[in-house]
Amino acid sequence: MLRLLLVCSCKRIRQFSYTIFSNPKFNIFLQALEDGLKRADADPSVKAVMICGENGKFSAGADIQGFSSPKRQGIALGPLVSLIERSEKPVVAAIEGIALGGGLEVALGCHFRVAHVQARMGLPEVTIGLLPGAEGTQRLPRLIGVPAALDLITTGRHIPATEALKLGLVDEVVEENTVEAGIRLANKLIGQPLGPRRLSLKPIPRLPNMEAFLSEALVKVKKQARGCLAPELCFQAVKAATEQPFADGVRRERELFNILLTSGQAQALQYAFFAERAVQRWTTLSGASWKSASPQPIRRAAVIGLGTMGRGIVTSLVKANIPVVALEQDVEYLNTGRKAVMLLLEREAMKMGQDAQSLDFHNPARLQFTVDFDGLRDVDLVIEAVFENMALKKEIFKKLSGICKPGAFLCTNTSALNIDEIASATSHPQQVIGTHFFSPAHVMRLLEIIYGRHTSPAAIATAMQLAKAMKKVGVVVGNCFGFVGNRMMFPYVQQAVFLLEEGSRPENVDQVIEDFGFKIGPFRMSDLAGLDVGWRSRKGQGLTGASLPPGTPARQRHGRRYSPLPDLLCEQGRFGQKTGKGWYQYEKAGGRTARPDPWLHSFLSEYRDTHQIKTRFIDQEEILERCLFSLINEGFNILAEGIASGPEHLDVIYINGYGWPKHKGGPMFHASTVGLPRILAKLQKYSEAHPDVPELRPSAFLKKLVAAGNPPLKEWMSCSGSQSSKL
Ligand SMILES: CC(C)(COP(=O)(O)OP(=O)(O)OC[C@H]1O[C@@H](n2cnc3c(N)ncnc32)[C@H](O)[C@@H]1OP(=O)(O)O)[C@@H](O)C(=O)NCCC(=O)NCCSC(=O)C[C@@H](O)CCCCCCCCCCCCC(=O)O
Repeated sequence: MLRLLLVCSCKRIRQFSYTIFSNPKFNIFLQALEDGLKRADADPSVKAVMICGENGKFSAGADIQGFSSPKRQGIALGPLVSLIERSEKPVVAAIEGIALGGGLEVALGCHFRVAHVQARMGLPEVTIGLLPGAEGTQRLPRLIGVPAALDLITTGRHIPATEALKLGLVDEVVEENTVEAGIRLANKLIGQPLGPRRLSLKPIPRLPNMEAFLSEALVKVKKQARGCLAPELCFQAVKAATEQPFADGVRRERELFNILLTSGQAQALQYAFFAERAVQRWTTLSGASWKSASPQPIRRAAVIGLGTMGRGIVTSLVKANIPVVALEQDVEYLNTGRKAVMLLLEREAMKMGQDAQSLDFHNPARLQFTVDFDGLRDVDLVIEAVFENMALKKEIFKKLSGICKPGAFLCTNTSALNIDEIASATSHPQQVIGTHFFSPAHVMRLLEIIYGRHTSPAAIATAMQLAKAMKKVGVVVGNCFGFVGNRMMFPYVQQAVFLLEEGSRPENVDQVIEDFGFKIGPFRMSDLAGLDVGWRSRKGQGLTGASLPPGTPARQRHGRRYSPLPDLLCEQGRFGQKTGKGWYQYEKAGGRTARPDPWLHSFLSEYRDTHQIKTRFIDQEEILERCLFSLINEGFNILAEGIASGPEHLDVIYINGYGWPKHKGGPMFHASTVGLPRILAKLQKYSEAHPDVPELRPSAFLKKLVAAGNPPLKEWMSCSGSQSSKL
């Protein structure tokens, strides 16, 4: 909520409170602000005006919900910002907490800006598919120059007050009461000329090589955007500021804003914004929920296993200021792990600059390494991150059960294994919970939190709290093989491999998926992760290797289609990047640049000849639909079984853990935009063509939704009715 303070000559303050962005819905009551400004102008006893927030917050900008409302109206914030700027009396913005989006644009209309040292500012519109639409793209470059303005507007990043001061975005940063500091400043300014403080009148600070700078910046923006429209249109709006007078630039800003507003991408990104917040309000099938469960404090945590995942998890905990005990099975592994963790933390400290002191990771009270399970006696939470092997995990949990205090939470970092079976090895299964981190664990935002049959609500609430402390997004899901993320990934990867059998090449499939907006296609991903990981798992499941019964048909398992292609590559020692060869070839073992491999092309031809598969041309539409619709289909099964409590959960998981393009809102949101009847019809078609692939058979829940008239996504779960749970 913004307030207007009118500062009088006698230095007494008459205070009027006008709401322009009301909490909690951020509706804009522009009229009140306009009236207040006019009143201030007309009243000779008012010498200056100050705009500030309430409850320690300046403003989070316009109501995002309003942009997708059917009753959406043009929000006349820009003209109001101009009105502020034209005021004959000095207007000061006193910024506490946050000044984001339209909130910062209001501050840019003011003649002076004072900010509290802990305040954060930014123009995050790009992250919700828009651009700053209240003249911010025209004022900001005039104030802080084109390079800094482009950076803030095209990335949407929030900056601290100290950085804002360096950039010249604010005039003063204070540690004491910001409103009082603002009033002091306003009093000093009374009578001073305001012309130089009106940003719309200022010329754009010139660069010696503006044209070259802009072309390079555009290339960078496009590369990072990967198909998302908003960053490029933000760029175009700032470019207009460098080429046109202020009023024309504002017209261009409005045109571009409208293109974005109606682009579909803005709706997807705004959906993703609210979905991320919706998943914080978790529920379970048995009725436990965030409302009644209390998280327990984690004063000290332990991590077992310092492989790739364990190292990243330790780093995340240290960064979250949680003291950690890191445990390995022997001194040799411990020393290797310690070195790797220290390297990661040094790198993180470099990135953090001055704030790095708070990590204090050389202090044994903050980070301790041990091979002795006794060191885990007093920890509040343990995260086991050993090899993906049920017997080993159960052995560790049995040990933990005897050593840790009864209230300690026991988390397992598994990507697929049964949480209940792991919990059965302990005497307090209510404390056991799955925490599925994504690699690299100190970078990836997703934490899939899996509750088992006995997991207590307090354990779920604590894991969610831990995710927040580690600046991750926690998503609570039920227990099934692969949970949500990997379970949906399986049919997608399976289709990708079947497409190779039928005539595609890895680079064709990857290109289609990457053009859709994924960071990386399934084959490049598989080479990066290592083909041996899946091979080991398939051998464990008896799908390949020595335990396969003699006489098993090469391309069939349990009556379903199976492709031995990935197994055959592994048998040739082609494990992906680590061996320099996989679905692609690399410059060397450990190389990163994937090149199409003629060897693989002939290998695929020979394979098709051996199995009498007629090579056919497969178009982009079929590649995309078979990969994505099979993944989405599994999503509907997951929803029907109650493994996730809503489609938002699946979308948040896919955006934050699997590289799904955020501007396409996640797989289930995408399904809703494609239309469920179309998805159903396509699945039916592909399923008829491939009757031995159950993953292409349309989910009963998808059929039900289509029969119910293709309701909007937010109504899907009310149609799920009494679908039985497999939990
Ligand atoms: C603010 C935050 C940093 C706070 O983070 P924190 O972690 O503390 O809390 P939460 O994120 O959980 O948030 C709490 C709660 O609040 C909700 N919320 C927060 N911000 C908003 C918001 N801006 N709108 C709506 N709701 C908001 C959040 O959902 C939570 O709710 P819950 O129910 O879950 O508890 C963080 O929240 C944050 O980063 N917020 C977003 C900030 C942001 O993106 N701001 C920019 C908004 S867009 C904007 O300001 C646009 C401006 O440029 C003005 C544009 C003017 C347009 C004029 C154009 C003219 C042409 C129009 C033509 C129309 C034609 C037609 O009619 O069709």
